[in-house]
Amino acid sequence: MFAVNWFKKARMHRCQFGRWLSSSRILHKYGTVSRVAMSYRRGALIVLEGVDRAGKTTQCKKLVQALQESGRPAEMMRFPDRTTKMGKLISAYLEKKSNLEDHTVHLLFSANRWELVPLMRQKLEQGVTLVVDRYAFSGVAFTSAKPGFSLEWCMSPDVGLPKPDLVLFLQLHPAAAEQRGEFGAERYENSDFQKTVLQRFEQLMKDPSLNWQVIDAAKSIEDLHKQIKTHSDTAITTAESQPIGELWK
Ligand SMILES: Nc1ncnc2c1ncn2[C@@H]1O[C@H](COP(=O)(O)OP(=O)(O)OP(=O)(O)O)[C@@H](O)[C@H]1O
Ligand SMILES: Cc1cn([C@H]2C[C@H](O)[C@@H](COP(=O)(O)O)O2)c(=O)[nH]c1=O
Repeated sequence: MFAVNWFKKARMHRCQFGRWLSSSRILHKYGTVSRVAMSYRRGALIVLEGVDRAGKTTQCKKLVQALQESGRPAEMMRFPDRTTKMGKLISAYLEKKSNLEDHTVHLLFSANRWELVPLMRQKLEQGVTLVVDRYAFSGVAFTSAKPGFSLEWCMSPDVGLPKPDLVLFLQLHPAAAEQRGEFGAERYENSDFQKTVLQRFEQLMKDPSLNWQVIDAAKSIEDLHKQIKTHSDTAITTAESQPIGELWK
């Protein structure tokens, strides 16, 4: 009985040690519990999307905190990740400190995701749920809002990225977003451009191969959090028994 509980605990914590157990001699000795320890469970990839100032960062932080408090390993990531070499080029562009040709900056945003894929996969496989503030959908929505860019062209560099198990779209009218803190400082923060971005997001949301959930971002921070937590708990449970998918493949 002690051994059974101990193995169950190892599985619950989804640590790397659980992986080691599945191939170790211990399991051969305790044959009856081997199936418990061998059913290794991955973390979920949860993405929050929306126009600028929709409340994504606020909700990502709250979700990670709530998951951690409930005993689930969870970490936050954000794109662009402005800390890498590529991220620094992107950040200077967004802050209007430098100019980049539109195709070039689109590919840089995508490369900034690809450079973090090995780390993302490692975390997911270790059982860590990743809560991601923007992903390839922002990449496509923002670039395709510029003249002369098709959705298809914009999607192509991100084909094959780890596929999110859940995409939470925080829906907010750009006029309402504009009223929120510090709107207007960065390159894309103007209401007309954001309206086109919203239309592009709406086109992307028609894709039935992804688990899109639309959330009314005009609600209070706490109300939004409750809804987001419920969707996330379901997605985490579903993802546990599935392999990591590939985006747009
Ligand atoms: N539900 C909400 N109701 C009212 N204000 C909110 C809500 N959620 C966030 N805010 C406020 O709106 C501002 C933007 O929030 P936040 O940084 O979370 O948005 P964001 O979508 O991550 O923005 P960006 O895309 O520009 O980085 C902040 O001042 C935040 O406190
Ligand atoms: C990931 C990604 C983002 N963008 C745009 C969207 C925003 O205007 C900024 C990032 O701002 P944040 O406050 O750091 O979220 O960049 C984009 O154009 N392409 C992308 O791939």
